[in-house]
Amino acid sequence: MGAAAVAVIRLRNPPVNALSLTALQALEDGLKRADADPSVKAVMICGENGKFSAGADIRGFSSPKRHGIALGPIISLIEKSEKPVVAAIEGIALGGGLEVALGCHYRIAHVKARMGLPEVTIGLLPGAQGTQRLPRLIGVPAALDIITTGRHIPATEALKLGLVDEVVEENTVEAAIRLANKVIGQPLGPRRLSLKPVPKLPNMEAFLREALVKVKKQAHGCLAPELCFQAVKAATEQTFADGVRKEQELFNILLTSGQAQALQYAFFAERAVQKWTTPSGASWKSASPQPIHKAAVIGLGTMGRGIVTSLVKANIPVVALEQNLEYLNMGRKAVMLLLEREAMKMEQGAQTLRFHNPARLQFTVDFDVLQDVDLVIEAVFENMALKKEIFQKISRICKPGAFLCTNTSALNIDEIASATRCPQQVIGTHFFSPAHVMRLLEIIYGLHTSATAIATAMQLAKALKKVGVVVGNCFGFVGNRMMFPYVQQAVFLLEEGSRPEAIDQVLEDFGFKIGPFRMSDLAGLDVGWRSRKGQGLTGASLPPGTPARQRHGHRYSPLPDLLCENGRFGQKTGKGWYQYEKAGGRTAKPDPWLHNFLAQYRDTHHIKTRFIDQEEILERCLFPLMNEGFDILAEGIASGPEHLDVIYINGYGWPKHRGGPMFHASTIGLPRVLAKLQKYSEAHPDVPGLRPSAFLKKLVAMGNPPLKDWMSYLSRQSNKL
Ligand SMILES: CCCCCCCCCCCCC[C@H](O)CC(=O)SCCNC(=O)CCNC(=O)[C@H](O)C(C)(C)COP(=O)(O)OP(=O)(O)OC[C@H]1O[C@@H](n2cnc3c(N)ncnc32)[C@H](O)[C@@H]1OP(=O)(O)O
Ligand SMILES: NC(=O)c1ccc[n+]([C@@H]2O[C@H](COP(=O)([O-])OP(=O)(O)OC[C@H]3O[C@@H](n4cnc5c(N)ncnc54)[C@H](O)[C@@H]3O)[C@@H](O)[C@H]2O)c1
Repeated sequence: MGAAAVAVIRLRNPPVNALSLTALQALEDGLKRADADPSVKAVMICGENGKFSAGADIRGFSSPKRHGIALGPIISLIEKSEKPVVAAIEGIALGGGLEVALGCHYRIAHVKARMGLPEVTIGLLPGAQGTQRLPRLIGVPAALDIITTGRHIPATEALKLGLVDEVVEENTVEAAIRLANKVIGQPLGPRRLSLKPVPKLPNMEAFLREALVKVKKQAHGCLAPELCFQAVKAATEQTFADGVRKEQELFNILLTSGQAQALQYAFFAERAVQKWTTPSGASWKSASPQPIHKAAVIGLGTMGRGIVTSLVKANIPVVALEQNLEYLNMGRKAVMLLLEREAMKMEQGAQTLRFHNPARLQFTVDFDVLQDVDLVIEAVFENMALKKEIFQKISRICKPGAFLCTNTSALNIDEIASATRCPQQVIGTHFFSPAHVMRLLEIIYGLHTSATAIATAMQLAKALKKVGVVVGNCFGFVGNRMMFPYVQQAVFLLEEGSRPEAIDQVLEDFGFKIGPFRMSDLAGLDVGWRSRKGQGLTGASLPPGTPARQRHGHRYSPLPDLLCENGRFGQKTGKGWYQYEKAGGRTAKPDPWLHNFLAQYRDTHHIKTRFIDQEEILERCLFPLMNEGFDILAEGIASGPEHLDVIYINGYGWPKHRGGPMFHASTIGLPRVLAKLQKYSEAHPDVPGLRPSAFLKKLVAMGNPPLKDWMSYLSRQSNKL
């Protein structure tokens, strides 16, 4: 039989062949034409441009036209075909794309292809019969893992699991056509997954019970993983048709849940921030990144060692520099340990060799070694004088054109740049701890930072598999600036009668991975203490007679300072807002000492203790954080609310299924946020963070516009000025 007997259906919807309404219609038409044409003996489905399909068009889920549009019936049509249908999987087959492939009778994949059902990551479940076909093909444990995590499976793993029939290194489409020709006339019954039973497990009930516990634990309040589980469970208990009905029912619950909307917003927000712009007109469109062949990290403390690890993992040669041999040896040991652990996590043990290649990772105390690096990341103590000294030195030593980055958490980028001869090369690259794990890289441009420096930092983020977010220069930048009022309110709530464990619980129930007090114990209370001493808010430089609970006419809580004065730095000392089993311990237990201490403190300062309910805790902590966000937007520090949301999801453990603080504000409704801030501000007039932002007030006055329109109200305002 010649190749002409095989009809080719090519999914075409650039850039990722998402299944839009038009694409679905074309697929259905193609199938029907092939079925009706007697000269066609087999069908091959592939994707345009080396990509099978990224699944359903995610934008379509929020379209009012979505009702009644289904992919499942088209997949049933594929499976029922009396002519063999072969899927040629190149690039990606994700979500609905993989479900199409599961409807085919044979699947052949390129060795570099990736497959998966990532619907869970956008708040959904595979809604085109995937939850019923996959367990029939590869068994319940593997299917459950793929569906509840959404992870991408490389082709080689897919072959081992039996997800694909063949993996090829050559032209996949040609191989699929060959296979289609070969199987013409062979019985298709055994190839129809809907007719197969779900493979039995000796202990299915116990397995499912344990799996549910695990899924719930990892979900942190996100609905989709548990509903994915329920759909797969239905496959083990019901017929294919009933399972599909259950899948539809669960899919519709998720589709109309606010969580799916939030997660899909987060998906597009992460992509939107890649298209950065600055108020001066620099943008991703015109700026080109410079290649980074070699980098350096100065300071191998908590952050430096993680940054070195991240660079090594990205295969970028690194010079790691410390102030003296003692610190260098400590830093070297720590980096080696991190690399060892990372190598163990990776599949190929050979990675270890690469990590240990001395030509690619050099430890030194000699600044002259920095002469030939393309980029330096400074991660020394948070001290302006020290940072300026280092920047002056490196701008002399490094070659012209080298990028000089600082990992400062809050300090002024322009002041640091002023110590150099090349302020256009200076940029903030704010990593988050642990730097080799956390996905966020806040990229801060100063007054003189060049567009090339921004583009290069963004490119670096990508190489490190991080999300870069470009923001302007102000104290604390975006993330930490929004965090200050949040943490401040948490401490004020303690003064007023609450406890660390109560506040943490409310915020963890909201979905934060860790509440503010557990977080503070983890990061070390001494870090903030040092910063407050530096700002003259506490310590020896505080003018005598300063009221204990007031600074510059505003409310101030000395509680964190008092804890530090008592040697309670958090986990590192075994005591902080909680007690730990030992110094360096990780299990936080409520501490009666602290409860007594709080009671005495309230007595001393004549604070009447009151019961504070969950609603107040949540609103007092979250609304000032959002409020600061509105000020940040109004000042032009970030170019849109998506930036703030991406920062909070990837750097501060904000629950992704709530879309980020600004998205959350929009779902609560800005009038309600404003009214509550007004109420709390009236009760606490000495707390500036509770005073509603002028921009928030303006948006409310303009009728609470949708988040995507917020920035237009600012540009109109500035145009008028
Ligand atoms: C009224 C019309 C209705 C239409 C809907 C009809 C379908 C109805 C069927 C319902 C039944 C359910 C079917 C199924 O179970 C549900 C799904 O399939 S949900 C989708 C699942 N797939 C995904 O989650 C994949 C998401 N994409 C990715 O992970 C990545 O984009 C990628 C594919 C791995 C590629 O990564 P990169 O190379 O890094 O590129 P980018 O990420 O920058 O993406 C490039 C560009 O493409 C856009 N894009 C990617 N995937 C989709 C998608 N599925 N839908 C729409 N757009 C997508 C992405 O946003 C980028 O564009 P930009 O934002 O930069 O403009
Ligand atoms: N720790 C965090 O969670 C965190 C998060 C984000 C950003 N940051 C910022 O990162 C920077 C580093 O913080 P850290 O927590 O890693 O500090 P750290 O105290 O753990 O480490 C700082 C390191 O810098 C070294 N150093 C000091 N002077 C030096 C010099 N002249 N030359 C070379 N090395 C020198 C020190 O020996 C030390 O090892 C700070 O600016 C901090 O604000 C910290």
